[in-house]
Amino acid sequence: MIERTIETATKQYPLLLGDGAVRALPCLLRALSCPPGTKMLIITDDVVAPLYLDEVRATLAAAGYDVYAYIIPNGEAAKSFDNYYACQTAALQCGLDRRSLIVALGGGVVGDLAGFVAATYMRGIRYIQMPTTLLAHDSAVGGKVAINHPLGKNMIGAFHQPEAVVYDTAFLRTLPERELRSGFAEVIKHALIRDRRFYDWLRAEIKTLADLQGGKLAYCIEKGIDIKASVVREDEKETGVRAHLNFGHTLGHALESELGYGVLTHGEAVAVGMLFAILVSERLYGRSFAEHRFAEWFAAYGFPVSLPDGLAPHRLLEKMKGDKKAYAGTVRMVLLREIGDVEVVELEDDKLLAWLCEFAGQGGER
Ligand SMILES: NC(=O)c1ccc[n+]([C@@H]2O[C@H](COP(=O)([O-])OP(=O)(O)OC[C@H]3O[C@@H](n4cnc5c(N)ncnc54)[C@H](O)[C@@H]3O)[C@@H](O)[C@H]2O)c1
Ligand SMILES: O=C(O)C(=O)C[C@@H](O)[C@H](O)[C@H](O)COP(=O)(O)O
Ligand SMILES: [Zn+2]
Repeated sequence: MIERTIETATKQYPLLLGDGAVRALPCLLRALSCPPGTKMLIITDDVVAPLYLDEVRATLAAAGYDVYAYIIPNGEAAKSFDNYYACQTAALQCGLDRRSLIVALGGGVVGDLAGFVAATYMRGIRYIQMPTTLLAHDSAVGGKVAINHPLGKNMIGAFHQPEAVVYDTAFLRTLPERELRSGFAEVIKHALIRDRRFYDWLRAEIKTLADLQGGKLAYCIEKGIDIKASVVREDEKETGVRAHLNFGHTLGHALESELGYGVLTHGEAVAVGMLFAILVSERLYGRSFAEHRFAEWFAAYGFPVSLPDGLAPHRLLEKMKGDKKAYAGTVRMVLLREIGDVEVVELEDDKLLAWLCEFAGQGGER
């Protein structure tokens, strides 16, 4: 079992990672001063529930906790106000009080939604992240919790750190290939923004998605978590370097909301967004990353490498102007100076529009 302490300005919490981590829950909860009888509401989705809810519920019940469950539909569209409200109703009906805990059992959708429920129920109660996707190596750490608005991704949310992250990697064995790919986009992101050696390792060792298993998968998760944790340690509430974790997300989030939540997975949208951010970096810095053949590399995993058909560049620009990093409607993107070195740059609308048109026209030549 791998153990980490996630440190932020407001909180420190343990992260347990490995096959069978769920079995450590009772011991961990006692260390967190949760006495038997504490009410726990597991929030999960309708794909994860039939696979893992019974095991988690039984583990908690055997340790003497008073366990309830609420199941949301799976998929990005479920990160909605309606489901947020339904979870709050469930918490009230189960009689959760300020000593109760919410357990987020699922991928980033469940983690973000359940975390936001916890952040706001009775003005904030404790919660635990139990990630079940590769992507959630990112979402379960760092305390960003949110729901989507039809006008923009993650627009309603909070910073609310969990009490613990319990990441049972045995749960990943049932993850569909598309979701493995989606999570791998955030692994690539972590390497590109902070770690040239890890990037070189990825290029050498993960040639296709089939390589993403066993020890190599475990290493990707561990490195991704360590990079994420180091950024969050420096800047919990995104007043500075935390924005680097948004590499690929300015266009990525615009694509997700413009296409309709769930059409692309989050990782697919971020992959396209990273390729666009690389194009902008090349144009702005007057340099080339051609030797890295990024589009070819991404395509080898099955990522989309160009804008989906039918999207108007000016509409994407409008969405990007509404991104949380933008100030007074000026787009701020995370750009790649070198592999492992990024910065946030303000960009003029007319240049961005021209680069979006160029990106739309080139159909994955990067
Ligand atoms: N808070 C953050 O810092 C942060 C970071 C990155 C991404 N996110 C958010 O995370 C979300 C994406 O998360 P995700 O990719 O995990 O999506 P997800 O939660 O929708 O899970 C993807 C799919 O896999 C299924 N699934 C989950 N675990 C499974 C398992 N073990 N076996 C089989 N199927 C399983 C789910 O039911 C779902 O259909 C997005 O909303 C994104 O904005 C948040
Ligand atoms: O933790 C962060 O900070 C990130 O930016 C991680 C991203 O991968 C994640 O998608 C996050 O939810 C984006 O945050 P947002 O503030 O741009 O909505
Ligand atoms: Zn992301």
